[in-house]
Amino acid sequence: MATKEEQPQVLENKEEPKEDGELPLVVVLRPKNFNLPLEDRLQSHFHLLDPNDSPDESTESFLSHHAHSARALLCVGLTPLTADTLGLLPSLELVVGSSAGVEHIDLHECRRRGIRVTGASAAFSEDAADYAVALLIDVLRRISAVDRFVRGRLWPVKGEHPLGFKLGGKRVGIVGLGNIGSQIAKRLVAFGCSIAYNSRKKKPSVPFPYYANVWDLAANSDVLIVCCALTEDTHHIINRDVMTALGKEGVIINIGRGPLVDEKELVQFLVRGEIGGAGLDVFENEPDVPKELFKLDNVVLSPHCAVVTLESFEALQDLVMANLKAFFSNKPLVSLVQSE
Ligand SMILES: O=CC(=O)O
Repeated sequence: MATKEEQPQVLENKEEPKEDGELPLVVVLRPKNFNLPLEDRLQSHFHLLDPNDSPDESTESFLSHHAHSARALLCVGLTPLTADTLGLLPSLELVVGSSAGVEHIDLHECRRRGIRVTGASAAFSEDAADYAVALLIDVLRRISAVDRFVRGRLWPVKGEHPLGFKLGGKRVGIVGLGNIGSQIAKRLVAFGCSIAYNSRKKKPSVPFPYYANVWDLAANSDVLIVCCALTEDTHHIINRDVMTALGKEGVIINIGRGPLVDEKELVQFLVRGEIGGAGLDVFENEPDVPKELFKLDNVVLSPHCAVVTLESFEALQDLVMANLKAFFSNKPLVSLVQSE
């Protein structure tokens, strides 16, 4: 996940809509059939160049013919933004991302070209953190499992529902203490958990114990919550050795990205009972979910929706507008992920 520490300071919208001819150009890259909820707001301030509006032309041809002078691009969702696509946009100076994770954007190429990139983790962090805690409580207290028990008419005649585990007192290791990880820590401290973390660097202002190595963090935790950015360094950061160190009672919650966890290994550990449970909002090959997990009551499965609330989407729209307006009026960007 992106590691911007600040909360967004959304600029007030005091500008009057301008005539289309004068509006700054903004390229929009979005999945086909994905309508932008903020299209009207954007259109009153920017001239949008959207390849999906020219279905007879390829994206490449559209960008080369119409977007040569565009200085800003809005990348919607997880649409890949590759060096080749960036190469079609010689005047580009800003990429506005609309997701917390920005691994789909070629950050190396952006850095090389001096293109600044903004992300959405500031708009999403509270909801993502709530969801991580919800998954953890669900795994420990078996809420989804007992819901199935009730719906299956197994209550009260056909046996006991499974015994859960207490959240308070658990040692929680957070992998990635950015915006989202910090919000998770804040919530779990209130539940009486102890927190430790791993991230690229120790954070001087953070009171929790730091482990430079995820294996050491796992060996000293009951729960691992994975919410770091997906990079070459963090791919499969939760591997077989880390799962072994976490141990038989250990729980893994992943709200980051599927490939942060070696999913094949995780499935084996869960099936063999070598780990206590898992709460998974993300998977290695979405939307495919390993079928072995469907029958495990100590596993909670979720369709990559940790950040999805009405409020977070409203905050995202404000953040996107604020970044674009700041850029075109030479003000500091609101949620910079990477500067030039
Ligand atoms: O997964 C969601 C996001 O990165 O915003």
